[in-house]
Parts: sequence; structure tokens; C-alpha cells
Amino acid sequence: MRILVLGTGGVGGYFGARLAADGNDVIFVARGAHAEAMRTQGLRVLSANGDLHLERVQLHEDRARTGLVDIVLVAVKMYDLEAAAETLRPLLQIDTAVVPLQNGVEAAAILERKLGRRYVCGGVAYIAAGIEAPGVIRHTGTMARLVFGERQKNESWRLETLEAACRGAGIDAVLTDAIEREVWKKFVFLAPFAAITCLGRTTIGAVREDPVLWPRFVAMVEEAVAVARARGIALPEDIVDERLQLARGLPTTMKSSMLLDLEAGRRLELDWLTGAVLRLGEEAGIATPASREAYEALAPWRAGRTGT
Ligand SMILES: NC(=O)C1=CN([C@@H]2O[C@H](COP(=O)(O)OP(=O)(O)OC[C@H]3O[C@@H](n4cnc5c(N)ncnc54)[C@H](OP(=O)(O)O)[C@@H]3O)[C@@H](O)[C@H]2O)C=CC1
Ligand SMILES: CC(C)(CO)C(=O)C(=O)O
Repeated sequence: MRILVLGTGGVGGYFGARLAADGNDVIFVARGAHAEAMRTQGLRVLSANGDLHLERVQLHEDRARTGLVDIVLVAVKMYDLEAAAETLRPLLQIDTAVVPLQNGVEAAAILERKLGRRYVCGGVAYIAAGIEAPGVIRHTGTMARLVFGERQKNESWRLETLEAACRGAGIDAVLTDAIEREVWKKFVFLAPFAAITCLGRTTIGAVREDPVLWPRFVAMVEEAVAVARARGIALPEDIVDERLQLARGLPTTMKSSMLLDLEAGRRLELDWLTGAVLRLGEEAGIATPASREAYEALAPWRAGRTGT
């Protein structure tokens, strides 16, 4: 099974490296100084789950050398998704599974428009990881979980193969027959979590203790759940309480990946997180005032420090 990792950052680098270290045929798409470091020094993962160093990595250089692939793990940021998807088409064969791991609820639909529905599955990544230096991925904490599933059918030999490869590599991976619900389950937590940590420029631990930030977070979770339900997503009855419990149990020092981007002056995924709550809420006739307030406060930073 040949796996293409489209975007070798925190998510793609961590899971791709674990799969490669277990002997899977993994080809990485990377660019810039990070790609150059991977070419000359390999790819290193620093993690409480076990450090690893791939001395040699297969980098995607061109179509001929990469050939056709069986699985694509899509792990570029949302603002890079359409352009990255353009490069995929020549690498796909009839039953290639393209698995988006982005935050938000819109990646699969974007990929379906670009590539066609047959290829595109759904996926969710639970991990906190990033590029610490060129060629080096830093994983924070121990959480490293993948959930994926078919969007058009229940049975999936192609994803069963991926699940087996992940488990062989020590990755906590689950194949689900309700992937749309899983993607929304993460979204109704993650969009508010990203927004509130960015608004406070602080950790979830500090948010929990703050008499202003915590109620704003709760209101945003309630709004996101209302949007999901209005769009026909069958979330569990107790989803708000369950998501708040999740937030209460997170490590005190944990930050969202969007806060790390904000602190580093990078572009934000705001428009696919809080922005999507507003957009999808409007379409469904759901008011989202707490999310709107957060969006408007963060919007000046969405293009990053360089404004590009
Ligand atoms: N980081 C985390 O802990 C988590 C992130 N997520 C989600 O996963 C997705 C990926 O996030 P993350 O891993 O943090 O992102 P990163 O920015 O760490 O990694 C993405 C990588 O893809 C590269 N890239 C983008 N487009 C291309 C291209 N066309 N060709 C080659 N390389 C490309 C980027 O390069 P460059 O830097 O040059 O742009 C970057 O190195 C996001 O949607 C995020 O919300 C989900 C769960 C946890
Ligand atoms: C909350 C977390 C770390 C969980 O995966 C995440 O997805 C993010 O911050 O982007």
C-alpha cells in the first residue's frame, strides 16, 4: 500500500512518520526549508509516545517517480487545500482513498468538487503537533488519534487496510461508519476552543478559570451545536455537556493550533472555524452572536503578520 502524505506539518509529519517507521511505503509532500531538511537529514519526530528519526524519507518530486497511490492523508492548512488538491489528480487510481484530516467541516466537500466523490473519505485528527524546526515535528502531550470513514458507503476495504496499517504502527485509529457526525463532533468543540484561546491569547487552563472567557466558550459550543442540529447532524443528546467535559479534562497548558499560528504571526484558519459557524449558521437560520463577536475580534489577524 502506497501512502501519500499531502502536507508534512504537525499532523501529516507525525502520522506519516509513524507509518513510515513501521515499514509502510510513505511518500511525503513538503516544501521550502522543511523539504530541504527532510532531504538531507531525514524527518525527526519528538514525542512522549516515542521519538523517532527516519534517516531517509521518500519526498514527492514528480508524478513519474511517485506513481499511483492507494491512500492520501491530506494535512495542509485549509487555505492551501484547493491548490494542493490540484496536484493530486495524476496520482490517483480508481480506488484511491483521499482522507482529509483538517479541522472544520468543509474539507471533504472541497476535495469532492476538485477530484470527484469516489475518492473522498472523511477524517478527523486528534493531536497537538507542529513543525518545531525544518525536518523536526514536535508532538505535545500523548493524544494522537485518527478517526476516518467512507462518506458514500459503509463497507470499506481500502480504509480497513489503512486502519490495519495505523494500528500496526501504534497509531490509535478508528474506522467509523458515521464519519460526518465525527467530523462535526470535533468541530463543535474545536471552533470554540480555537476562538476562545485566541481571544484570551491563553491556554485552556486559564480559560477554565476565567469568569468572562469560560461563559463565552460555552455559548460558542451551544451555538455550534445548534448549527449542526439545524443542518441535520445527529449529535448525541448530551453533546454540549460532553464537549465541556472534554474541555475541562484537557491539559492545563494546552493551546489550540490556531493560537500557535496567531502567536507565530502565521495565517489563521479562522474562516473555516468560527467563520464557518457563522456562514453555516446563516444558511440554516441559526443566530450565532457569541461566535460573531469572536470572529470580528479575531478577523484583523486572519491573514497573519505579513498580511499575505
Ligand atoms: N497541528 C495540530 O495539532 C492539529 C491540526 N489539525 C488540522 O490539520 C491541518 C494541518 O495542520 P498542521 O499540521 O498544523 O499544519 P502545518 O502548517 O504544520 O503543516 C502543513 C504543511 O503543509 C505544507 N504545504 C501546504 N501546501 C503545500 C503544497 N502545495 N506542497 C507542499 N507542501 C505544502 C506547509 O508548508 P508551508 O509551511 O510552507 O506553508 C506545511 O509545512 C489543519 O487543518 C489543522 O487545523 C488538526 C488537528 C491537530
Ligand atoms: C485541540 C486540538 C489540539 C486537538 O486535536 C486541535 O485539533 C487543534 O488545536 O487544532
